[in-house]
This record gives sequence, C-alpha cells and structure tokens, in this order.
Amino acid sequence: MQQYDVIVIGGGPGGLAAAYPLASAGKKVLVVERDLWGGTCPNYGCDPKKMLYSAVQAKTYAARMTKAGLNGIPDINWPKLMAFKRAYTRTVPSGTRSGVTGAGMVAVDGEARFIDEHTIAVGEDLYEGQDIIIATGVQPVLPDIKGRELIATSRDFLDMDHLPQHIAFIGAGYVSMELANIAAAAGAEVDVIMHGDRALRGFPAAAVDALQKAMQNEHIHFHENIELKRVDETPQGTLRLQADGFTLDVQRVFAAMGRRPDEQLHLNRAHVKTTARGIVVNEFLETTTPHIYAIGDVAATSQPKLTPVAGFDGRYVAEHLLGSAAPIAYPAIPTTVYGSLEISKVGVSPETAAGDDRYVVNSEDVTHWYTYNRTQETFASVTVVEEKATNLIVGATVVSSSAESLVNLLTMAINTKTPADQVQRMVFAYPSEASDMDYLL
Ligand SMILES: Cc1cc2nc3c(=O)[nH]c(=O)nc-3n(C[C@H](O)[C@H](O)[C@H](O)COP(=O)(O)OP(=O)(O)OC[C@H]3O[C@@H](n4cnc5c(N)ncnc54)[C@H](O)[C@@H]3O)c2cc1C
Ligand SMILES: NC(=O)c1ccc[n+]([C@@H]2O[C@H](COP(=O)([O-])OP(=O)(O)OC[C@H]3O[C@@H](n4cnc5c(N)ncnc54)[C@H](O)[C@@H]3O)[C@@H](O)[C@H]2O)c1
Repeated sequence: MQQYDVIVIGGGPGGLAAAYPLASAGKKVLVVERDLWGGTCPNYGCDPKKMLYSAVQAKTYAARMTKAGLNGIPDINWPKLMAFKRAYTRTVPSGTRSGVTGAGMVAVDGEARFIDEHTIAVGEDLYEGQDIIIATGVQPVLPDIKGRELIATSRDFLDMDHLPQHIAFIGAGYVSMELANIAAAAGAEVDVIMHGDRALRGFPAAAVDALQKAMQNEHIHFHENIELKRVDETPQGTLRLQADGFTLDVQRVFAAMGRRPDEQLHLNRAHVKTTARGIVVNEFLETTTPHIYAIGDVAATSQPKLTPVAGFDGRYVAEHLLGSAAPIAYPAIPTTVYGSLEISKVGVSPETAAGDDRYVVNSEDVTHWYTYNRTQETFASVTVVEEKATNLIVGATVVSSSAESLVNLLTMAINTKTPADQVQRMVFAYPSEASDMDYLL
C-alpha cells in the first residue's frame, strides 16, 4: 500500500488550494480526481458560464447604446460562442493535472472511497494517508418525479452544441437566473418554474424585484407556486412539463434546484458524519474524525458555496496541517448573480440592518447618475450599511450591469476596516463607479 502525508480527494478549487502549499512545504501529497481536473468552477461552472456571459454583456450594452448612436443590436451565434468557451475549457483538465504532477504531487484518476479512517481505495489500489482532505464538491439535485431522466443540468447547458428554441429551468436561484439570462439573450424562449413565489432567496427583495423585472422585459416568463409532477416526451419530440393546472411544452428542461453532496465515498467506514447540507466540520474544518478534513462545497459550513470560499478553506487547512492552531475566521465574502442586471452583495444586508440602531443604511437609486446614464443603464442602485459607532462600512448591495466591481472595492474597505470617511478622502479615477463613492457613504 502506498503511504502519503496527505491525501486530497477532489481536484477542484478547494482540493488544489490545500494541496499546493502542502506540497511546497515538503509534504508527500496524493490528489485523486474522478472526473475533470480543476473541478466544477473552471470546467462546468463559474468560468464557462462567464465566457458565455461575456457575449451577453456585450449584446445588452450595445442594445442600450442604440439610443446613443450605435446602429443595430448584434446577434449571438451560439455554436461560435460555444467554440469560444470550449477553446478555454478544453485545456483545463490536462493543464491542471500537469500542474499537480509538476509540483511534485501524485495525481490519481478515479473515484476514491474510504476503506477505514486512514485508507482509501481507488479501483483496486489502496492508499494510506496520515491526514485526508475531502474536497469532493456537490452535485445538482434532480426532482424525484416521473420523467426525471429527461431533465438536464447546468453542466449540459454549458456545453450545448445548439441552443434549443424553448427552454425551461426548474428553480429560481443562482443557476437558473444566470443561465436563463444567457439563453434569452442568445435567442431562446425561456420559462422559469418556481415552487415558491420568491427568486434568489437570501438576496434583498428590492434587488431581486429589479432583476426579475429586467428579465421579464427580456421575455423570460416566471411561473410561481408550481410543484412539477411529471415530464413526458411528446410525439413531436418536445418535453411536456406538468403540474396541477399547469402544462408547458419545451425543447429542453434544466434542473437548477440546488446542489448536494453525493454518497459515493463510504464515509461511514471512516466515521465521518454528514447532514443533508454536507459533511459536519468544526472550526478547524475537521470532520468527526480528527485527522480527516472537509472543505469547499462539500463542508456543511454556514458560508456561501463559492469558488473563493473553497480556496480559502483549502489554504486554511494547509496552514492548519503545517502547524497553525487558529480556528478558521472568514472575511466578509462578496457574491454576485450575473444576470441581465448583476446583483452583488457583501456583509450585513440592508434587511438585517433596517431597524437595528447600530447601523445606518444609505440607499440610493443611482440609475440617473452620470456613471450609469453614460451607459444607459435601465436600473442601478447602491446600498451601503455602516456601523454608527465606528463609521465602518459593514455591508453593501449593488444592482447594476457591472455591480461586481463596486462591491469588490467595498469588500476591501470592509475587510481592511477602512472607515467610510477615510474611503471618501481617497482619490479614485474619475469619472467612475469608485469616484461615486464620495456621494454614497
Ligand atoms: C453553473 C455554476 C456556476 C457557478 N458560478 C459560480 C461563480 O460565478 N462564482 C463562484 O464563486 N462560484 C460559482 N459556482 C460554484 C463553484 O463552482 C463551486 O463553489 C466550486 O467549484 C467549489 O469547489 P470545490 O473544490 O469545493 O468543489 P468542485 O469544484 O465541485 O470540485 C470537486 C471535485 O471532486 C471530484 N470528486 C468528487 N467525488 C470524488 C471522489 N469520490 N473521488 C475523486 N474525486 C471526486 C469532482 O469530480 C470534482 O472535480 C458555480 C457553480 C455552478 C454549478
Ligand atoms: N454567481 C455565483 O456565484 C453562482 C452561480 C451559480 C451557482 N452558484 C453556486 O451553486 C449553487 C447552486 O445553484 P442553484 O441555483 O442550483 O441553487 P440555489 O440554492 O441558488 O437555488 C435553488 C432554487 O431551486 C428552488 N427549488 C428547490 N427545490 C425545488 C423544487 N422541488 N422545485 C422547484 N424549485 C425548487 C429554490 O427555491 C431556489 O430557487 C449556489 O447556491 C451557489 O453556491 C454560484
């Protein structure tokens, strides 16, 4: 049996962020990957999604600027856009794998499963690790209904050769809102099926309303309070979605109902406990078996399930295994929905701050400010939450076609504890979203 200081299961952003610093500190590291090296984000998540989104951004920007003298709205050629995306994704797995071996680690292809607390198997081969890091991510949830095998996932969407004429998404979270926007801008008719009456739970209602209104203007249809019962193929080759009092025929339907860990690892053999949210971990990201860690999407922490969080977890566990005794302390983490409007948020939400004496909330509809008027935005708003006693910025929500950049700046102010008046004294390039901060704090 081969022996390692550390075995990392999963070659995605979390696992790799842990593996590299351990290897450069001289640890003997094995990384196991059962599918595409690099994991979800660069192969069938954030990065390919944002490649497709680039064309959508350019198209919507051009459409807005027809009022300002630009002639014609460009069309999106789906096969060419897909070729552009594939030119990026094609090299990710091989490049990532050779990065791992080039750094002196051992890369094994195959599905890992636990044999006992220190041993994993990949196929017939056994590997023993002094420490083991589980970084196996999560899988899309499919509804438990008749015709479930006809339902595709975001991974299928992000690699479609042709764009179907009519698409439906089940769910109204990140994946659905982002991919619906891409599909509609590329020319598909899009329906979003919601089992409740709120999209993007966890984002401020006013921001979500603005996004939904913008999506409705792009002819995306939202169907609220629909509990889907079945999907059938019709003789015409379309898919018929049915619920009580509801029927919809589409070419393709995608589940976007959240993501959960799968159960291939035989965690019980290593006494690692799980809940429906993932693997139970403590403040050191240790599972219920002390030398086994869980990081990234698969760990049941209260953090959002995002690539930079997986990376933060991975770097933290590496430092912990190299001797740091401090518990994990997350910074404020920004998150963005890349829709026809971007919604970006970080820190204390306006809804939490409202009615709490400790905070002051500055909220501005900035649609007609110079910055957003110049690019003919249809809606833009900035909300900043400050702590009264310290003048520190503690939260922000931005809605605009480029919300992520302002929220990233405000995230830096939050995490470096730069007071609002100090940010106002800084000089930023003018005119820009950053120079507007003078009037927003
Ligand atoms: C469509 C989509 C868009 C997204 N967009 C964004 C975004 O814009 N910004 C953002 O921050 N996040 C985004 N995310 C989330 C982001 O992709 C994840 O948070 C991130 O990939 C988590 O990293 P991870 O290492 O925990 O898991 P993963 O990236 O999922 O990596 C886990 C790896 O483990 C492997 N694995 C699983 N089980 C085993 C096993 N038993 N043996 C061996 N290998 C195994 C898997 O094959 C996979 O490669 C998006 C996700 C999706 C689906
Ligand atoms: N921009 C980003 O950062 C980004 C983009 C995409 C995905 N992600 C990550 O991937 C995760 C998964 O995204 P997601 O959109 O699949 O999940 P999500 O948790 O964001 O949204 C799930 C949606 O499905 C709905 N839903 C749940 N059960 C349902 C049912 N039975 N019928 C109909 N609808 C149902 C929920 O109400 C919700 O609207 C996100 O939580 C996020 O961590 C991030």
